[in-house]
Order: sequence, then structure tokens, then C-alpha cells
Amino acid sequence: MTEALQRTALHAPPPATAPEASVARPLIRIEDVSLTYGRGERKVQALSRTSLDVPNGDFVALVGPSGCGKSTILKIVAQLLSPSEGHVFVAGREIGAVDIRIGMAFQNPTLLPWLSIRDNVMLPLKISQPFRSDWRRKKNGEYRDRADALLAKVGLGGFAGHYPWQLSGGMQQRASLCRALVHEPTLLLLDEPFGALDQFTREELWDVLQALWMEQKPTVLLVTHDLRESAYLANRIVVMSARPGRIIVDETVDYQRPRSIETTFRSDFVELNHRLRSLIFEARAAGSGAIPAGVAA
Ligand SMILES: Nc1ncnc2c1ncn2[C@@H]1O[C@H](COP(=O)(O)OP(=O)(O)OP(=O)(O)O)[C@@H](O)[C@H]1O
Repeated sequence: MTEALQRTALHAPPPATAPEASVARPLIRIEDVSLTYGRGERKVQALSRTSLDVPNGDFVALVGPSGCGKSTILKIVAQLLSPSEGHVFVAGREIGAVDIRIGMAFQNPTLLPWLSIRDNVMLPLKISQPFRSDWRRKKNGEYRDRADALLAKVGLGGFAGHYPWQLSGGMQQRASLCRALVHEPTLLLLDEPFGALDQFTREELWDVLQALWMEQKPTVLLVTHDLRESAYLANRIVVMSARPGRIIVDETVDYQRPRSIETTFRSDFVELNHRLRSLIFEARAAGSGAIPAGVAA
């Protein structure tokens, strides 16, 4: 077993039969989930018996080799895809049985070009309950104030009336974070939200996201290729094997918050990054879903 692997906590999901009263129920439980895209010769197995528990308010980063199924996990949790096998539970009930508010942000800010930044940010209030019922009554008052307050928090106070094309990529991504959080979601799904930004803008947005998370405390699943980003932002970093992906390592990150760029210069932060890097390197080399040498099944 490599030193990197020996030092890393292994993921061990609690048994499905654990008595509810004695175990804090996770907000999200992914249990033995497999997913295969397509059929016949075009079949691609993206996930293989993946299990993950995410407690309410946790901040979990998913990292792993390209194509290992990270975005597929987000899509399953967002109910855009159904698992081929296994189960997903939300607040203890099969996914779909409970309505929870979800916020999402992607690498591409996906703002609607014909709407102002404020109107883009207010969209979730227009389309999701319980806000939708009050849309007509509150859109020019409470909802507008809520969007403006959030925009001010991320440094876009003077840009509410601008259109997306009048903003830089980093500013658009700030607006997209506001849109993901304006309806105070229980669950925030982030798929490489800063992947297209330069390093300095990206680091600024880590701070923005950290501050918003500390204030609202949504449960976050963040997919990222940036290991520094995962260690800066998350409470836990979950490492996946190469496709078909499964979780091979679940590492706790307990740096005090708020973290700052100075945190990233600490020797233990740098060491953690090296360790994650070598894990992913080994997972890539193992390929075909094989578990890197030394990692217990
Ligand atoms: N709609 C689809 N149809 C067929 N195969 C798909 C589809 N979506 C994803 N895949 C395949 O499933 C595997 C997992 O894809 P996924 O996007 O979840 O990986 P990922 O870990 O997020 O990748 P990356 O890090 O490169 O963004 C990949 O091999 C991908 O090619």
C-alpha cells in the first residue's frame, strides 16, 4: 500500500439497516448505484456500485480521473438521470418522493441573454415553489430586494440592470452563483463552476462561494478538477476510481473557516494536494474501474 493511500480514510457507508434513531440521517444517500449509458455496442458503464452519504449542511467535493462519472452522480442526484441499479435517498426517502429545493451552477454560467442580471438571478423565485405562488405580488418588492442584496454581496451591486453580455466571465459566474442560491436551496450542485476562469478570478470566487455557504449552509456537492479548489472549499473530498467510477477514498478536510489564500500555502495543504494528485494518478493508471493497489474494496 502506498503511503498516500495508507494515510487516507476509506469510505465506508453505514449499513442500510442502521436504526434511524441512532444515526443522523444523511440528506443524500447514494447506495450501490450503477449507471450505464446506451445499449448494445454503445453501452458505457459510467458508475459501478457507488455509495456515498452526505449529511445535511456538508460540503463535499467529488474529484477523480476524467470521465469517471462525477457529473453523472450530480445528474442522478438532480433527478436528470435514474440509476440502472441501486438506490438514492433524499432525507431518508427514495429520491423523487420528497421535494427539496436544488440550486445548480455549471462551468458555463448559462445566463439568459435577454434578461437583465437581476431577472436572471430571480428566475428560481419565478419557477420554484413556494416562491412561485407569490411571484406577481413580490417580484417588484421582496424578490427584487433579495436578488439585489445577493448581487451586492458578491460585488455586483451596480450591475443588476446590466445584461449578461455586458459582464466579464467572472462576473457572470458570480451572478450564476447568486441565481443558484437566491431561493435558499437545501442542496447546491456545482459542476466545475469555476473551470473556465483564470486562476485569480477563480480564487476570488472561492471566497465568494465560501462566504455564501457559511451564511446559508446548503448541502453542497462540488465536481471539480482543481484539487486546490476542492481542499479550499470542501469539508470532505471524495476520490473516484477511473470509469466505471466508484468511490475509493473519502478524506476529511478540517481547516478552520473562513479559509484564505494563505491556507493554501500551508505545508499540510500542499501535502494534501500531493496526496490527492497521486491517488488520481494511480486511479487513472489502474483504469477500467480497477481500484488502485492498496485501496480496500
Ligand atoms: N449521455 C451520455 N451518453 C453516453 N455516454 C455518456 C453520456 N454522458 C456521459 N457519458 C460517459 O459516461 C462517462 C462518465 O461521464 P461523466 O460526464 O459523468 O464523467 P466526469 O467524471 O464528470 O468527466 P469529466 O471529469 O471529464 O467532466 C464518460 O465515459 C462519458 O463519456
